[in-house]
Amino acid sequence: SFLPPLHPLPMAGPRPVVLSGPSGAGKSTLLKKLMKEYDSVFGFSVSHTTRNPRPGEVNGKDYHYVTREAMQAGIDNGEFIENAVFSGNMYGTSKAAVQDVQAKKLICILDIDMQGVRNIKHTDLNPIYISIQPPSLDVLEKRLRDRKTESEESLQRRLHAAKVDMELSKEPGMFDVVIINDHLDEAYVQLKEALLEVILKTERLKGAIPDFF
Ligand SMILES: Nc1nc2c(ncn2[C@@H]2O[C@H](COP(=O)(O)OP(=O)(O)O)[C@@H](O)[C@H]2O)c(=O)[nH]1
Ligand SMILES: Nc1ncnc2c1ncn2[C@@H]1O[C@H](COP(=O)(O)OP(=O)(O)O)[C@@H](O)[C@H]1O
Repeated sequence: SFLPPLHPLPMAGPRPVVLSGPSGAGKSTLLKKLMKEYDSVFGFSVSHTTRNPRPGEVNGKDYHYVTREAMQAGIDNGEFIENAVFSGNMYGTSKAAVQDVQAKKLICILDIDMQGVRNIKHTDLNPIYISIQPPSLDVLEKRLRDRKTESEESLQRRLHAAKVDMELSKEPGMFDVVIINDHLDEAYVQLKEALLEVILKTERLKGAIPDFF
């Protein structure tokens, strides 16, 4: 005879989202718009970095700003899901960063570079992979210069990494969605379209079963 399971199957949590793409492609700009419109849906995975904070950046919100020694100790201690060196600085996603977001029942968004994408593919995180690309390298350079956050050396390193990123993002199977950020409003609509399913899923769950979240 049919017996129901003793425990209901756990509801599979919503898939996290990985945003990647060259420095200056517009990831932070798009992310901030998305988090503002859907603050009850998405939560940002706050990475650790050894780079200096830029004016306006907040420790614990944009990044956890740490020394190389502290970062290396955390890596050695197994506290990171992935870590990479980008433009001479260390960056990494801690297990706690992702758990903090998931504990709030929000969809976790990670802003990570191409090495991070490759490494996350070897974990069980199973995110949706989205690449934000600039219309061209020239436009990217102009945006990075206009942002006025980088030294000439840092800018050149980012442009070099951008060329590699732009090539790798074309590899079949690397990303689920590639968005060209030419006009910001159009890129934002495309990002929302790419995430429509997870947004609707979350909002439906919240509406149907208020106590679920
Ligand atoms: N692998 C990895 N990359 C990260 C992480 N956090 C940020 N990054 C990437 O590091 C690069 C540099 O980030 P940042 O210094 O904030 O410069 P920006 O992207 O130009 O604003 C970007 O490609 C980010 O996506 C992380 O935790 N892991
Ligand atoms: N579609 C766009 N058109 C023009 N400028 C943009 C556009 N998207 C972003 N920017 C600007 O380009 C710069 C880089 O964007 P940012 O979000 O910091 O990139 P990332 O986080 O990928 O490094 C910022 O100064 C931002 O205001």
